[in-house]
Amino acid sequence: MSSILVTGGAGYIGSHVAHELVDDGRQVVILDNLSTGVRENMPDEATFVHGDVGDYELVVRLLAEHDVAAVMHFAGNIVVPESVENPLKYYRNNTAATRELLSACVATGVGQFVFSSTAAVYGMPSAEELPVTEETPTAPINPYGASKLMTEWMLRDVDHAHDFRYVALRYFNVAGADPKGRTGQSTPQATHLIKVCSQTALGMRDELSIFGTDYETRDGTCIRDYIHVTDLARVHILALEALERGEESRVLNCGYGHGYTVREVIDAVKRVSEVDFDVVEAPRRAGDPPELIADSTKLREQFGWQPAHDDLDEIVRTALEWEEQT
Ligand SMILES: NC(=O)c1ccc[n+]([C@@H]2O[C@H](COP(=O)([O-])OP(=O)(O)OC[C@H]3O[C@@H](n4cnc5c(N)ncnc54)[C@H](O)[C@@H]3O)[C@@H](O)[C@H]2O)c1
Ligand SMILES: O=c1ccn([C@@H]2O[C@H](COP(=O)(O)OP(=O)(O)O[C@H]3O[C@H](CO)[C@@H](O)[C@H](O)[C@H]3O)[C@@H](O)[C@H]2O)c(=O)[nH]1
Repeated sequence: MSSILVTGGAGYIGSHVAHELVDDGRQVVILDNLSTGVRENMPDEATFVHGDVGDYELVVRLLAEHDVAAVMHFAGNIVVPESVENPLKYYRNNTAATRELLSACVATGVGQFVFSSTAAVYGMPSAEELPVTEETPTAPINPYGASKLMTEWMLRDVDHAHDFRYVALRYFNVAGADPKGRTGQSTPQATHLIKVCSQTALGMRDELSIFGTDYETRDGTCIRDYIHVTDLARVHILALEALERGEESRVLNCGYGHGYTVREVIDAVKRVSEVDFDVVEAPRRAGDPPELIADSTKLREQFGWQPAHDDLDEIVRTALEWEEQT
């Protein structure tokens, strides 16, 4: 039986997809350098290889030894402010390392690839551009977004030149945890709002800062399209199946198409946790667009995707449950 290579499978989203693939009866090989990933979050059934996606020789060997038919590429660095301070880390680990991985795929004839892209490729869309479609101009405003957009360009060009097809998934704000409690967001210094709120509700942080209360939104705070990680994991299975059917390459937004303000998220975490934690109003965080909402029509129409967890309280509940058990 051929296998699926999941890079970054010890990380937050990759581990959810790895569990989903195993549930689906797939043979899974995980390549992860454990820089932010957690060993325990991977499914026991997967083969784990401790290594780097930028290690061309290792990846070539791995693709051949495990008869890899498709790659799902999650590995990378994801902290936007860090990318501003240390851009070359992001161009190396996101862009250059992916170049090596793609090179290994071309050398071994692995022609199916699912890539974790991001809404950060859109930068600061104007109010008229919302919700953003895949045709909204890409204009990243930080090295993180640029490093991912450059990878999308590599994928496009490799598709043109070789027997290679891909699905690039532009995730919006991923949140929540596996409802079965097998994995969740484990990065200790995570900056994501729902993770930070959950930790504050559970007394692991003293207070929560709202970054900016003077945006032109319904309550002055930023609006984001939060997608439950389990719904996102399902998209990856659908993408893989499309590639297996021989369908063409594509880029797809992954979000629900509606959003919540920071204050609405805080209210949900207080409601679900029944803890009235301290909140302070802080200045705007550099580089935050006021509103980011996905137009996910293509995803729904092309893959028949139907979210099963489109509910803020459920997202928050699973995030809290994960935080409590770790
Ligand atoms: N979390 C989000 O909201 C979000 C939003 C948009 C896009 N994404 C993208 O999704 C992907 C996964 O993000 P995540 O939230 O699961 O992050 P994460 O940090 O939890 O997972 C990344 C994983 O990749 C591994 N890794 C990093 N560099 C590696 C390398 N060179 N070789 C091998 N392994 C390496 C890490 O150890 C970790 O296990 C990333 O590519 C990210 O850009 C995430
Ligand atoms: O302690 C906090 C943390 C966040 N926020 C705000 O909450 C919103 C969401 O922030 P965050 O959870 O950090 O997500 P984003 O900055 O929107 O970025 C996420 O979503 C992007 C896609 O939209 C991904 O590319 C990034 O990797 C991922 O971090 C923003 O308005 C933040 O200013 C706060 O007010 N206080």
